[in-house]
Amino acid sequence: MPDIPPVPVILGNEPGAFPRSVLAERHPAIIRQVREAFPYGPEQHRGLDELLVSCTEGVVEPLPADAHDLDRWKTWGIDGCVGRSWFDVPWLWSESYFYRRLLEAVGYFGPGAWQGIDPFRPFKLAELHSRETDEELAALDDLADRPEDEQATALLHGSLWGNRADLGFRLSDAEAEDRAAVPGLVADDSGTLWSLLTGEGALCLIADNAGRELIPDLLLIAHLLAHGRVERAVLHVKPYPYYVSDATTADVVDALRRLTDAPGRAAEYGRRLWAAMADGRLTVRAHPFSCAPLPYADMPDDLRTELAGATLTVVKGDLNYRRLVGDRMWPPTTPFAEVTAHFPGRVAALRTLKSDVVTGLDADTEAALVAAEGQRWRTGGTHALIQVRP
Ligand SMILES: O=P(O)(O)OC[C@H]1O[C@](O)(CO)[C@@H](O)[C@@H]1O
Repeated sequence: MPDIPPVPVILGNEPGAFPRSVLAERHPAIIRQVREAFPYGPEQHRGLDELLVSCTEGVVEPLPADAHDLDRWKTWGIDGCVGRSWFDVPWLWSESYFYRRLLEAVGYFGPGAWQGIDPFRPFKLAELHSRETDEELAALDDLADRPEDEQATALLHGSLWGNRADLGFRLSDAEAEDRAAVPGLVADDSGTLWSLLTGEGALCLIADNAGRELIPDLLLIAHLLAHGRVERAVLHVKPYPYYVSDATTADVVDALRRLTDAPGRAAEYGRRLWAAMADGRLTVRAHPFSCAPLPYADMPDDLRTELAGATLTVVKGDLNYRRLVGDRMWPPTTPFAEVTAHFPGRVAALRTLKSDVVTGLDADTEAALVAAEGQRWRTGGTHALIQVRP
C-alpha cells in the first residue's frame, strides 16, 4: 500500500475507547454467560476463573506446551505477546486469543467429556429458533412473486442487515437492536457487486455469524445459484467457536435443518441448498486462518491461491472488515480500493458498523454522520456499508 501514510494498529489500552471496553467489560460478561449456560465441573470453573483474572488484570499467558495448535500460534505472533498486558497488544490479537483461551478453559480441545462442546451453542440455538427468525422466513413467501432483481436486492440486504447485532454485541448491549436510530447505508457499491456476478465461476462468501446472519447468507447463495448468477459457491466458516456467534460447520447444519423444517418457501430454499451441497455446487470450508488474530493481508499462500480463483469474495461482518482493511484508525475517507489492494482477487465487504474502523466514505457522508451523532455511528450497529473492489 505505497500511497497510504501509515496509521497505527488499534490497541486495547486507550482509556474510554471502545476496544478497552470490549476487553474490560464484554469479555468478563461472556465468561459469566458461558459459565451460567452449562453444568460445568470444578475444572472448567477453575479454568474460567483463571481466564477472568488473566484477561482483566494479568498478562497474556503462553499456551500449554502440548497444545495442538502451538506452532500455528507461534506463526501468529504469540511469542511477541506473552507476558504483556492483554490491553497493550493489538486489539485484534487479544480478542482472538481470548476466544482460544476460553475454549481451552471449558475443555473444548479435549481430551475429555467436554471436547467439542460449543460453549456458545445455547445462545445460537435460541436465536435460530426465535420468533424473529420465524418472521424472517415467513417473509420469503411474499418475496416469491417479485421480479428476480427485487428478490436479489432484498436477499442482499437481508444478508447485510443480518450482521446488525451479533450475540457478543447483544450480551453487552441488550437494547442495541431495538434502539431508535437512523439505519442507513454509508456506502453502497451494490451496482458494482451485481455487475460482477455474471454467471461464471465461484462466489466465496466468508461468513460471520450463525443464526439470523447465516440464514440470510444461505438464502442469498441459494438465490444466486438458482438464478445462474454464479456457478458455484464456497462458504468459509470458522473451524471452532469464535466471537460468541461466529458460524461453524455445525451451525451451517443447524441452519439448513431450520430451513428444511420450516413451512412455505423457506423449506424449498433449504432443500435446494441441501442438494447443492450434495452435488458440490455449494462447499463449506473451515480454514484455520479464519480464526487467526491477523489481518487478511497476512493470509497463507494456500488460502491466497484459493481466493484468487474466485469470481468474487464477499467478506461478511465487522470483524472480517477489520481484518480486510487492517485494524487501524484509518481516516474514514481512505480509499477502500487502496487498503484492500493486497487481497487476491475481487472483494466485496457487507458489514454493519460495530467498531471504529472504517474506510471508503466520501467526505460529505462522514461530515453528516459526525454532525448527527458525534462518533457513535462507528460502533452502534445502526449503519451499514456495501463496498466493492472490482
Ligand atoms: O460479528 P461481527 O460483525 O464480526 O462483529 C463482531 C464485533 O465484535 C467486536 O469485536 C467487539 O467484540 C467488534 O468490534 C467486532 O468487530
